[in-house]
Amino acid sequence: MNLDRRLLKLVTAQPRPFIGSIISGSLGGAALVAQAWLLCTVVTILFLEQSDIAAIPLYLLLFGAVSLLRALVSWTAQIEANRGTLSIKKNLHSRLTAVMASLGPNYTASKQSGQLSTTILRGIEALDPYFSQYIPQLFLSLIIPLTILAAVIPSDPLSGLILLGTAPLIPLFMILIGKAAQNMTEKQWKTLSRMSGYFLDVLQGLTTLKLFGRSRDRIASIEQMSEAFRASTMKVLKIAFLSSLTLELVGTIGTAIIAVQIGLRLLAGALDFHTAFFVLLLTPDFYLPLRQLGTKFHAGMEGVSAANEIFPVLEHESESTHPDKQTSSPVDPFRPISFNDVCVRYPGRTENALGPVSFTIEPGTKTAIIGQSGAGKTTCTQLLLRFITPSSGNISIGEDNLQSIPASQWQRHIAWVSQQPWLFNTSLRENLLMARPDATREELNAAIASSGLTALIDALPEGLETIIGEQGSRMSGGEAQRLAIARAFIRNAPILVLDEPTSHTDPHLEESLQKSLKTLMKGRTTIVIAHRLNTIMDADRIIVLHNGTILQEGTHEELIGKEGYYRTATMTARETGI
Ligand SMILES: Nc1ncnc2c1ncn2[C@@H]1O[C@H](COP(=O)(O)OP(=O)(O)OP(=O)(O)O)[C@@H](O)[C@H]1O
Repeated sequence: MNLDRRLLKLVTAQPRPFIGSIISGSLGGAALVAQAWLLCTVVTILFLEQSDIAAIPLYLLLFGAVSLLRALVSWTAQIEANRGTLSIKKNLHSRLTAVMASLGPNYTASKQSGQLSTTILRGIEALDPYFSQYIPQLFLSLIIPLTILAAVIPSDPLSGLILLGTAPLIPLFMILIGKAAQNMTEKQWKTLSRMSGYFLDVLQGLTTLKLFGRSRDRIASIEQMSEAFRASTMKVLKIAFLSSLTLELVGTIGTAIIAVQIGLRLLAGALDFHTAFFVLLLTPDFYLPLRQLGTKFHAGMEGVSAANEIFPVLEHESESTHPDKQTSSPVDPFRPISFNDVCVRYPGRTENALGPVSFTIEPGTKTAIIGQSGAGKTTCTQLLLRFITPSSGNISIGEDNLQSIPASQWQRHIAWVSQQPWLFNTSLRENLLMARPDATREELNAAIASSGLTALIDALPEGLETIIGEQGSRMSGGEAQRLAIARAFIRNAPILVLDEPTSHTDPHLEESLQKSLKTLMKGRTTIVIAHRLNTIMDADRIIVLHNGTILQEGTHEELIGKEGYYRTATMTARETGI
């Protein structure tokens, strides 16, 4: 019956609007019975008992009042259901975004972005008809037939028995059809998610696809996926139509049986006109809510399929925040940061990406981490940024375990400049202020000057208000790097993590960026992933990583004096000029 325990829990967490909706719907059921009774009475008086004709205006007045009440309660029922649904959607939306924000980029990177956005946006939207229509209808399809039965059985037990005997056929068919349809709805949902992910992937990689001449292949794959989606949607729709047809059939046959037996008994004089008309009027309304439930059955299935996508993401809620284990007292970031036997093993990997490693970063110093590709450098910075957690061992700041500090509180003390800074499709000003929205105009201007962006901004007709395009598409690589450095100046955090931002730039630009970075690093604890060895000679400590473990560590002078990776790499760099 598409009753998902996880979804029902959302209803019971804020039951008031739904209870309001169900009470209003039940009042509507009672009003329906009263309407039928009044109508029958008026018709009976008009045609058969004209001696009571004086009472007709009163009955008509009552009929009008009951009709008004019925309209009012159905409107209230819908409003209340919508209110409850909106609040559930809002709650789910913020829970999902909070989970993703707190699990960080490592979680979102492990999923297809299109798939995630389908889960968040379409998934939550799919729950709208589930809560606003399916759930209230489910209750109404129980309450209204019971109310009608309660009115019919005392007047005409035989008709009551027929109604009672045919009604369960509708939910029975619904369950049987629903079992077959659920798998198909889930398949349809998965195809849509996959298609969204694939489509976004193609859009983002369009330049690469064009250059490799592969865009047509991808378009063909999208067409294939769309076709698969069309086919699975048609299957679901076929089942939905089949279920509607079956339910209509049961309703129609039930109504016909009642009509025939009432007609025969009326002709034989075994039933009075008022009762016969009353039962006949109520019979279609007896089946109506059950038939309506059939038409909303698809909404119910979609809701359960959406829940199957949404709840696995929400399961991470408990991992993303540990309020009980975390202290929220202010953190002093200007203390030694120690990696103590830290190991990291990514899910699905058999080997550690890092560790065990132990080292200490003294406050106010510059630590460079170098090593071949895949050595574990980025993993170290991800740990520091609290995007991932050690599989074993721990990182401490002074006396405190880093894990005991809420991630958001810790991240406030860090500025991060990566090789490919993420720029948003908004103005330059907004992109800069993302680092610290309350930065003053003077701080903003100083950051722009220190990162060498003044000339660029002065040359733009709209200056800081210029929209820079998706992922900064209207900026050059060097300008994007400057913007990232300017953000770090604005952030003004005591800890600076640099995934060497100048490694892919030309020597002239590199020199200029290095100058800005030097100013930025002053007085801060800096951890830099270095790709060009000439930029780290002045580091207080150089850590050489190899296959996740520390191969060498020391200052440039210490390391250059010893045989090993650092000396060989430095010599090669000098020879090749890299
Ligand atoms: N999210 C992830 N899931 C699974 N494995 C990962 C993930 N991120 C990194 N790895 C693996 O962990 C190891 C270390 O990766 P890491 O990115 O830390 O290396 P790196 O030294 O920064 O490399 P590079 O210089 O090429 O950026 C690699 O073998 C990599 O394949």
